[in-house]
Parts: sequence; structure tokens; C-alpha cells
Amino acid sequence: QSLHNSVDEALLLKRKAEEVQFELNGRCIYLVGMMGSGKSTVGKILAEVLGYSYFDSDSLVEQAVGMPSVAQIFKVHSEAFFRDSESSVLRDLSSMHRLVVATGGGAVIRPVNWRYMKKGLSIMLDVPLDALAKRIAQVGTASRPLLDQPSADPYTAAFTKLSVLAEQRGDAYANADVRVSLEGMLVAPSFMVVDGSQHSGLSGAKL
Ligand SMILES: Nc1ncnc2c1ncn2[C@@H]1O[C@H](COP(=O)(O)OP(=O)(O)OP(=O)(O)O)[C@@H](O)[C@H]1O
Ligand SMILES: O=C(O)C1=C[C@@H](O)[C@@H](O)[C@H](O)C1
Repeated sequence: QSLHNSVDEALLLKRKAEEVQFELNGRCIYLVGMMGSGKSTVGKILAEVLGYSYFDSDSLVEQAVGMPSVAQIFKVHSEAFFRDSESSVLRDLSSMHRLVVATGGGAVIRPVNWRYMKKGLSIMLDVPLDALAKRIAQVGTASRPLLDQPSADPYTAAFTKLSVLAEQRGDAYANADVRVSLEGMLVAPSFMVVDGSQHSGLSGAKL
């Protein structure tokens, strides 16, 4: 029975990937969303299913700057320095094809970044703040400088700051072509539900 289930699942995934690939025609996919929304996790799976290459824009910024972490870039330089480098990375990626890019949570705030991302298909991963704060609290806030407040416990620090950021960035995230809400634990892209209330560059195809 479970073998049948996994064969069915694999076939379904293959069929959906073919359908989506035809519509994408080699365009890149940009995953946007708050910290902890699953951009890296989902991005790697999507890239594999679509036969695309996967990139994480935070890692590319670290490589470009020559520092091991975003937290260190914020500390040694500044957030503005990080944002400039993030824009350069997105500009460079926007001339390429067949990439899935997990963007930094704040990449959406600069209009110029949307000029780059609009060359591909942007997908916003929408996850309730409580779930985000729980995920982030599990690993601590040290690697996410905007959430790091030593005086508060990790859940409260993450939830409080994420609420402010979500309020400030609501409109920016709404620029995405597609909004996806992940229901429950991620198992495979076929578990994602595309919210049909927004324009979809995939003609309503469900990922
Ligand atoms: N659908 C999901 N359900 C439960 N946990 C998840 C889900 N997706 C990702 N996670 C977990 O949440 C954490 C954050 O995921 P991930 O690193 O993919 O997010 P992200 O959006 O890339 O974050 P950031 O932008 O801060 O790097 C990880 O520990 C991951 O295992
Ligand atoms: O939401 C944000 O502004 C950020 C998210 C992370 O991915 C990193 O890009 C950085 O910590 C800033």
C-alpha cells in the first residue's frame, strides 16, 4: 500500500513538474517570505523537481562580501551595506535562467529588487507568525540579526519583531506573482496550496 502511495505521489509530482516547466519556459523562480517561512527548504525541493539550479541569496551575499554569516556582515558593516550587496546579487541572478532562488526575507523591501525578480516568477511563502516564531526559537535568533534581542526569550523576541516586520512589509510581499500557504508539515511540493485569489504566472496551476 505504501509503495503504491509513493509511486502515485512520484507520478503526480512528475506530471505537475512537466506542466509547470512548460509554463515557466526556463524563467527563474524567486521565493520570497519572512524569515523561517521555508524558502531554503522548499527551494531545494523545487529546484530538484524542476531540474533547476538552487541558490540562496544570503549565501551569495556572504560569498561576495567574504564573510561567513549575514549576522557578521550586519555587525561589521551595516544593514544598508548588506542590502546593497543583496541587490547586486539579485541583479546578477536576474540575467540567468533555470534557477530557483531563495531570497533573503527583506529582499522585497527595495523596489529595484522587484525589477530583477519580475524577470522570473515570484512566489511568496505565507506562514502564520506564530509558526515562524516557533521554528526560529528552536534554532535561536543569533543567525538572524534583525530578530536577535538578548533580553527576551527567543520565541518572544522572534514573534515581537516578526510582527513589526510583517506589518511594514505586507505590501512588499504582495508584489509576488503567487502566494502559497503551506499547510502543516512540508513533505513535498504537491502539498502546497496555491491561493487562487492572486494573479498566478502559472495560469492557476497548482504546484
Ligand atoms: N513547512 C514547514 N513545516 C515545518 N517546518 C518547516 C517547514 N519549512 C521549513 N521548516 C523549518 O523551518 C526552519 C526555517 O526554514 P528555512 O531555513 O527553509 O526558511 P527560510 O525561509 O529559508 O529562512 P531564512 O530566510 O531566515 O533563512 C527550518 O528549521 C526548517 O526545517
Ligand atoms: O528579513 C530580513 O530582513 C532578513 C532575512 C534574512 O534572510 C537575511 O537576509 C537577513 O537576516 C535579513
